[in-house]
Amino acid sequence: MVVIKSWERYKHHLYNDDELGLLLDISRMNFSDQFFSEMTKDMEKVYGEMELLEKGGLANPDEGRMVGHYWLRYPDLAPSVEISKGIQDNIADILRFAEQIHKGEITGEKKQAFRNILIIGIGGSSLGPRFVRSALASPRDKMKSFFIDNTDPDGIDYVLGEIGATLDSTLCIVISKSGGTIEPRNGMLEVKACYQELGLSFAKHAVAVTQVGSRLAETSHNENWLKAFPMWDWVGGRTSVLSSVGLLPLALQGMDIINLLQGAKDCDERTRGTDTPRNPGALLALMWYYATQDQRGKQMVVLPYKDRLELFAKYLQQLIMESLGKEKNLKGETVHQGIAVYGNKGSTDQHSYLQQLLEGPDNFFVTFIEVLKDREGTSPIMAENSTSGEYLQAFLLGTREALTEKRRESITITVKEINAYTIGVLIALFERAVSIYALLVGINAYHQPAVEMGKKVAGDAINLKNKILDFLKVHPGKTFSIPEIAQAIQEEEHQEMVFKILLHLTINPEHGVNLEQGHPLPETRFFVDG
Ligand SMILES: O=P(O)(O)OC[C@H]1O[C@H](O)[C@H](O)[C@@H](O)[C@@H]1O
Repeated sequence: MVVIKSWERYKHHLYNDDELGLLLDISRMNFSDQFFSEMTKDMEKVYGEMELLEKGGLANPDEGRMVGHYWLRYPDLAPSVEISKGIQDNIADILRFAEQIHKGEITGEKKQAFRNILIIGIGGSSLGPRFVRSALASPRDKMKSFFIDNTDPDGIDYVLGEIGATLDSTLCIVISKSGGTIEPRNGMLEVKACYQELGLSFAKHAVAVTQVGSRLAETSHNENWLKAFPMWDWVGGRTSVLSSVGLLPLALQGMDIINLLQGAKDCDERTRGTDTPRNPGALLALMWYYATQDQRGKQMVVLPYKDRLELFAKYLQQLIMESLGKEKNLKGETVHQGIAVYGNKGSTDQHSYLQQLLEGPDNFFVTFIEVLKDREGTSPIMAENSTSGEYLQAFLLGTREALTEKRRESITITVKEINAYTIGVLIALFERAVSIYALLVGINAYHQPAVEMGKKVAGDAINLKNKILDFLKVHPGKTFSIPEIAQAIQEEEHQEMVFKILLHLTINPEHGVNLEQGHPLPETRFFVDG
């Protein structure tokens, strides 16, 4: 297959919007001249369905929920006055709270001003604020931000070590839509213990972002935390960055959340349009559809040539893979849909996996993200009459050409510069593409039924570990093999899991489990100290 590349094709298909500061070039995707006309009927249907979704239809039927992230930046669009007022009040509340924190009107227990924020959350309750923070951070930020997004003890220690003695001037934001996710619950309890060790009240340094009525809401209320900000059931975790989840930490860091929202709102306005060549969200979704139709299984490699956008690939990975990776379509048929997303940043990637992209299997399409403005101010000339930024662009252009030469397809998104507005545009652009693509392939993009499976097995493993401990503790000092333990606790079918749990228990000191090393290793015998 030859990738068609020509100046005429480029001009013909280029989407350009000065106000959004956005260009979208799809000309290096190999779709045929008839592709858009062939898709007209499908797209008409999609536009109708998107209208219903935005009006508050139950677009997430399995969970019986509306899909309202588009209202977050355009509250008047919401289906009820109550919802639109709730969104507006929340933004005002966030701005007021941030101002009070910045002015030192709300302080920690020792009356010192808050200097840091520690965000405790996972998945959609972490990736959005982390991505936007890294895109917009500057030395002028009003607060320094830290993130705990796992239940890894060493990871938690590392972050707490970085915060060090400034824990007393650290505001903890515990974010969990459901309010019951294990990882942030553990992060919160670990951090709480640290405050207690310093003789400080965690509650006087904590705010919650969660749904009304959740376990976290209850805890924050019962313990009298500084404040709780709402999450709504009509906003999914992976599309929550423009709700309290992202807006609160970003406002506290002093970022321009109003322009972030404005960028998303303006992008939504364009991507709501039904004239496909003038709708960048539709163009993007159609390219994904073209690349993956007939289950061609193409992966999306996201290559932003900008350090500040390095986390964008990770952010998009959740947005796209959790939304589109589905076993069943809306009719209940087995379809195994999904687009695998990975990426890092250019030109770094040129020195790692580009080799495979050029010569390995042709099972992907690249999405380049180009930023025209290099930096604030003027750049020095480095070599060959060129600045570092000119080299960065040269690497992007070179890689793009090389891919085309090797008949590998690519999309190029260009933004004029990185600021709150363009980040809002990019977020909204991909959210819309996800919604449209999901409608094209007939799946529910707003639920994640399979994620629950891993959580259930994790719960089973904790129960199994406690059964093992209970058994060993009844026989202190006595050694047991894996089959003996498994049989005694009636878990014969889980011997491998019993073995793995015991290996972990012996390395860590908490439960006093020891071993007599066997050869080979699975013949090891285990005991608790007598
Ligand atoms: O915000 P939470 O309810 O704690 O959820 C955090 C994350 O965990 C879940 O497993 C979901 O798959 C994600 O979509 C979600 O963003």
